[in-house]
Amino acid sequence: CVSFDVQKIREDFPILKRKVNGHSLVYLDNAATSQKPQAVIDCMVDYYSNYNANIHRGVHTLSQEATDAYEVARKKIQNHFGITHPEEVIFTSGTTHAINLVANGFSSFLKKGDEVLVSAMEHHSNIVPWQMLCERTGATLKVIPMNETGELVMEDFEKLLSESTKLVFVNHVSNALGTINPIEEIIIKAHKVGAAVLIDGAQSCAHIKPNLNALDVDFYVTSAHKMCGPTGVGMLYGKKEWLEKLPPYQGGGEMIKEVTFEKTTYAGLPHKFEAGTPNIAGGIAFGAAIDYLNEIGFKEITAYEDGLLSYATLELLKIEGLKIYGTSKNKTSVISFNLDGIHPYDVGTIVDKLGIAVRTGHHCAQPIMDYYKIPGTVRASFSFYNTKEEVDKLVEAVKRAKMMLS
Ligand SMILES: Cc1ncc(COP(=O)(O)O)c(CN[C@@H]2CONC2=O)c1O
Repeated sequence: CVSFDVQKIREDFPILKRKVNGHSLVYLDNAATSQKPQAVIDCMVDYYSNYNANIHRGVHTLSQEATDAYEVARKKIQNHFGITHPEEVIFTSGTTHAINLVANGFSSFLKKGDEVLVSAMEHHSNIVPWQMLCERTGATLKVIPMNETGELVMEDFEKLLSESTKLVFVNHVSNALGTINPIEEIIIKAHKVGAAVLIDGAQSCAHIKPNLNALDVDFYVTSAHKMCGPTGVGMLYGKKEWLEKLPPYQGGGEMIKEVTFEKTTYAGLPHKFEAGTPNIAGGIAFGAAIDYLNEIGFKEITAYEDGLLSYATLELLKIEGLKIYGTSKNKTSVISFNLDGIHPYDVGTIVDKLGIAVRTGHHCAQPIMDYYKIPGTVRASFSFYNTKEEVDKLVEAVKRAKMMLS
């Protein structure tokens, strides 16, 4: 896109000037965490330099300024995701925390005979908490299968749905394959049998701007660090009627109305789920990251990343013996691949010598690796600040790894 000047955008990311092993850094591990623009870094420095204070209960000026900034960030998150009420935005430490909060909350709702559906392509953070829930309640975990392309088998999803289905949880985008799942269809069909739906948006939110109200989803979770924000902060969106039903996840300060040794009453939303001193700087900087991405524009980001994905796919497939896992037409800029007969770890180690950062392994999605019967993959994940020249460097490095390791 003409309006998309990637060289100008790269100037916003100080880390991209780094050298690694004597080469310019080529950062292609964005699915693990994204890099941070100066505006986000400055936002955190500004907070700690000029108005650091604890929030919500202070009467002094600094505390008021910090509280206002934190609640402005909550409103930015609300507006960005098309959420109706600010109290439906719960600050968490990230996606994993958010999912555990909801899974814990359902402990009092599920019983033996109830069923929960998980997709075959989930991150461990969206599998293990639900297994723990089933162990606690006697509910049964069922798996929506995937196919060779790395897409969910929707016919099987429909067959798995029944009156016993109480919960469905699926990622919006697979962090290992890049597949964008048909969450609109999943939500509609799950609601038809009365099941609630949690969508794991950790991998999608850097590339897609979902409207959660329009989606009619019950819960949507994400982390700031994968969308140019800091680590240690994320969000749980929950429909108000659900959040009012769920019991608190952690007890402590902030989440109470009144404490006596006889009985404690809890605060209303969102504070019922926000016990203790939060990551104040991180929450404010999450808002700054949202501003930054919206200034560039998600249409521009998606179009540019789709271009990089197509180019990288084409160029990598020219390498004989290279197989890509996750070949859906509907995917974001993540490419998982292997070289025939070569362990992904060895490929990752060699390309790192050339300054190229990719992730190797199971990407916390071991069931996907089991499906393909592989130990793991090399995963290159692109962001809007990567370039075609960087793709070329990756391709050359993979060719060199193949030569050295074959
Ligand atoms: C789809 C998905 N769900 C949940 C998580 C967990 O998020 P937090 O770690 O922020 O709680 C991740 C993290 N993605 C991992 C992080 O490292 N590499 C990845 O692909 C993810 O990609």
